[in-house]
Amino acid sequence: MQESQKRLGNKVKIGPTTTHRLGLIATERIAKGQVILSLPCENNNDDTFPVLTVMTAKQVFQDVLPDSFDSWTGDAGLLAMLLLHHVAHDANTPMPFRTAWLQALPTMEEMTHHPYFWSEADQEVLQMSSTNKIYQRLDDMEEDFAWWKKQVLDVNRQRFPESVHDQPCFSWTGFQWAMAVIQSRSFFLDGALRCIPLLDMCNHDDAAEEIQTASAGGFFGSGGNKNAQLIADRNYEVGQEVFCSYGPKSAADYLLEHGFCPEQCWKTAVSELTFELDPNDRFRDDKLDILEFETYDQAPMDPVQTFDVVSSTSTGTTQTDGSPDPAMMQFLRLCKLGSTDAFLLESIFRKDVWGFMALPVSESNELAVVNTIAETCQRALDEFNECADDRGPEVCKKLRQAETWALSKTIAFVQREKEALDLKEYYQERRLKDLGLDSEWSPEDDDMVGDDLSFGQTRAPGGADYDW
Ligand SMILES: C[S@@+](CC[C@H](N)C(=O)[O-])C[C@H]1O[C@@H](n2cnc3c(N)ncnc32)[C@H](O)[C@@H]1O
Repeated sequence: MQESQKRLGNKVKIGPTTTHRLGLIATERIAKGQVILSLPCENNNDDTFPVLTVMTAKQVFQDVLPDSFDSWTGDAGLLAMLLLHHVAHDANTPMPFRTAWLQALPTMEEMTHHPYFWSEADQEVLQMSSTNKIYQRLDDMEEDFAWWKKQVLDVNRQRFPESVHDQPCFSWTGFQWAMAVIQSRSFFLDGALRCIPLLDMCNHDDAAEEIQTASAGGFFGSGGNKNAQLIADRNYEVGQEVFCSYGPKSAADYLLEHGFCPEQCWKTAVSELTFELDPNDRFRDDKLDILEFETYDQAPMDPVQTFDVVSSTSTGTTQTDGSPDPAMMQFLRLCKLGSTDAFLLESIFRKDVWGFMALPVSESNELAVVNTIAETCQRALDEFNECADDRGPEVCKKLRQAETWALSKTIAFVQREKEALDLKEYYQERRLKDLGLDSEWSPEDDDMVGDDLSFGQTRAPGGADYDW
């Protein structure tokens, strides 16, 4: 690893830290704003620098994955399988950098702080302490692994060994390890998840800079390629640990992905609400059609959607009101659209209906929306209350408290909204305004009797054949 490090620049080396296991240590004075590391986002051509990307994973597994391959664990699952491929085969390949990097990764025993390796009892407490569900993640992993096992791994155990040097590899435990490794040390860069050796050794500090992308230059530079860069957020002296920030994530995401929660993430309480388009909705097909094809430039939307509800925990800020995500309101207005508002699902509105949902549709629709939000928040709160305070790891209690805050603020917000529903402007009113028909009508209004009207005819409100 040392030789490769020299080529990559000498500002840092990998070394033991007091933060967590290994980290990056300054080997020279680094000034604030300087580029500490600049590494390729993709594999270089001679294949010595093993950046783990989805593209590489698809190449490595192209003979065993169908074109239609889709999975619950998504990009992280593919990178995990690619990591296991390196574990299984790179020991036999003379690529010292890869071997050294693989050897520097945490072993299963060093990952016991990660929730995937908690006891079942502690996992159960975590499940009850957050709306971001660990069981969902474990189920997704189990389902994907079952598919890989049956379709790919068991078919060729020579290529996909269950263990290597007595360490689990292409087995369920090996996959769990690889998922935890990938999720805890990959960055979403240039539109994709990437695990970049060396950069993946950088520990988190709230004050530090997030890893950024920049046009490639220097050692790996070539036309159009991107590099991942670590920029110094402060001056570093020789021997000091340098840091990056893993970015703004909820406490639950930090715990489930990185196995720890930095201080910063407690300053904003985040909880998740999941809603589903009612399977028995009589307008379900129309609504599915809108979600799939008519959400403008957004990707097709699933009938099940999860949204964050967010509230600052520090007093004196303006963000403490728990106001819901506009995208959540838009989705829910569509889900609840019915009775006298159902005309908006007519085909003539098909191109516009998603846009209409960005604003209140009718008082009854808005009431259904705020009631649904309040009920969903309350259900989550009831589940938290079932968990005794002294059960499980301390971080679970902190999670329950933070999410309770976010959910309670949201309930308070929608309660206020509910009391002011009659003050909102709804679709019909907006439409009348657009058409200039919102003023009081009186027969004396000269301009209501146009030249093209015959004697005794007027354009009374409601009498026109407008395209509603
Ligand atoms: C990208 S790796 C960093 C290298 C890691 N220290 C190692 O030895 O492999 C990320 C993992 O390091 C740990 N970590 C990073 N920053 C931390 C911090 N500020 N406090 C506690 N653990 C941290 C977490 O376990 C996290 O999942």
